[in-house]
Amino acid sequence: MARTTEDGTAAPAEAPPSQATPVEAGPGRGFSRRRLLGASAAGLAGLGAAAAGGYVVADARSGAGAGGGDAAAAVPFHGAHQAGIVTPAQDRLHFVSFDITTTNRADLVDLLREWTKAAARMTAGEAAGDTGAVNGPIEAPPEDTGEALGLPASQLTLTIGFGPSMFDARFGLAAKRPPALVDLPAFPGDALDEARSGGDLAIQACAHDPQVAVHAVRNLARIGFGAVAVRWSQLGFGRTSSTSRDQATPRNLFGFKDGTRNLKAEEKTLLDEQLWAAAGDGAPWMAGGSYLVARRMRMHIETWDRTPLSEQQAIFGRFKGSGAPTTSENADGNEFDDFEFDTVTGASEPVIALDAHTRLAHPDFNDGARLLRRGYNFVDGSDGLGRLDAGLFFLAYQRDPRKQFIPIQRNLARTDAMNEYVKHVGSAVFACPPGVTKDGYWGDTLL
Ligand SMILES: C=CC1=C(C)c2cc3[nH]c(cc4nc(cc5[nH]c(cc1n2)c(C)c5CCC(=O)O)C(CCC(=O)O)=C4C)c(C)c3C=C
Ligand SMILES: [Fe+2]
Repeated sequence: MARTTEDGTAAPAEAPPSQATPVEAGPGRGFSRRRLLGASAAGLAGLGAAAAGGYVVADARSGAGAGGGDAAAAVPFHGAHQAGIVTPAQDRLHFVSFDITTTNRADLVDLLREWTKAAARMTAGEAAGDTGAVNGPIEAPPEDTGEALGLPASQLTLTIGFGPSMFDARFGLAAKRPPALVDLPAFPGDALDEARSGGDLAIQACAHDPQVAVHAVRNLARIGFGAVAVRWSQLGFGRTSSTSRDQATPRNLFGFKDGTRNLKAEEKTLLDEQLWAAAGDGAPWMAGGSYLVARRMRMHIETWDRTPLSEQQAIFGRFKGSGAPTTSENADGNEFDDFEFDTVTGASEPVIALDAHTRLAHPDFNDGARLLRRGYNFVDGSDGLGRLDAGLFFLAYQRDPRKQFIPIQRNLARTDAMNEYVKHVGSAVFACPPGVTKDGYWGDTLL
């Protein structure tokens, strides 16, 4: 990794030569992470060895190099939809939910403008502010915290969402609350912790490098000081879904392929039907946006690990190795085979059990409802009782939670065989506005 000295030049340290190319700080612009990347990328062209050695984030299991493109590259920030929804899911997550502490609408608009500028810069691989970490006045706190100096954009995406509580009396937004932005109902078995739930605003930071995602959230929180306070946050270390057909299907902490039948970026007609809010949906400012449900789901992995393979497979109606439905010809079948829910065993029992997770979540049993899942594995240490505090941070985007997440979760909460092994401990819902134009800011269609 290249580092910079106080005058903004890269110090070689233990970095490979390609990453150590000195980069000058431009007049008035300070240190640019992107320019360093440009120099590094040129060096890398002749340095297959560095990549082969794994210096560039190149996890074969992640989106990078397996359909996610160049793991170091930048994802465009501006566009019709926010990045970070259908963008091929990166391998790392830092999700943060904020309470708004100001009651002044103008302050909120200022914050969103400032955040948008910083987000556009950081997703391009640049420092959060113009003068960066080391080129501002020595008497002032730097405009960037510095831990991403020398790191490439790493496909960082930053996606903002507004919680139901933002539409209370404080900012005069009540009349603009989208009908689809409902408070989620209580589901049987919920064990929600208020301290890990809700929030006025949320930011999803995804990247192929955890340091880049954490850096982005940290800088947005720093910029928001005095206007917002972090309510809760969650780190995720391995994507549990593919959002593009080019990506290999990853595995969750139960060891199963997850995301096989996810909505994918290439399914444009389905995305318009199931993912993107439309002007006629009751909140014209949300057209091109989407609704995000976040659930922190603790997984009792120690109990799971003592469960026979046959039972594990019955819970998902899929073979653990290949991910194929258990109605496929054999265990080495294709994960993309269709389920045959009517197939019965010799004893006239359905092969895909009536309480199998995939049957209960399937569109055939949910009025055609689909989700774009974008969750991550987490392990947050242990719980003091000899168990890992591990699970899945479930993230699902959709056009209308009333027709999608809520009915599906009602189905699952009632009879899902997986319930014995999971507990919902955190919950939140957010309206994620459409993408930002070059002159616009996050939420400008609302505010
Ligand atoms: C309310 C929605 C869902 C929650 C909550 C949920 C939690 C959850 N799921 C798994 C593991 C798997 N889920 C799979 C498929 C699947 N899950 C949901 C919805 C929720 N899951 C849907 C809509 C689907 C797709 C159904 C279909 O169309 O067939 C699978 C199978 C592979 C796949 O298709 O993705 C697995 C495995 C866990 C571990 C979990 C919470 C801890
Ligand atoms: Fe699922």
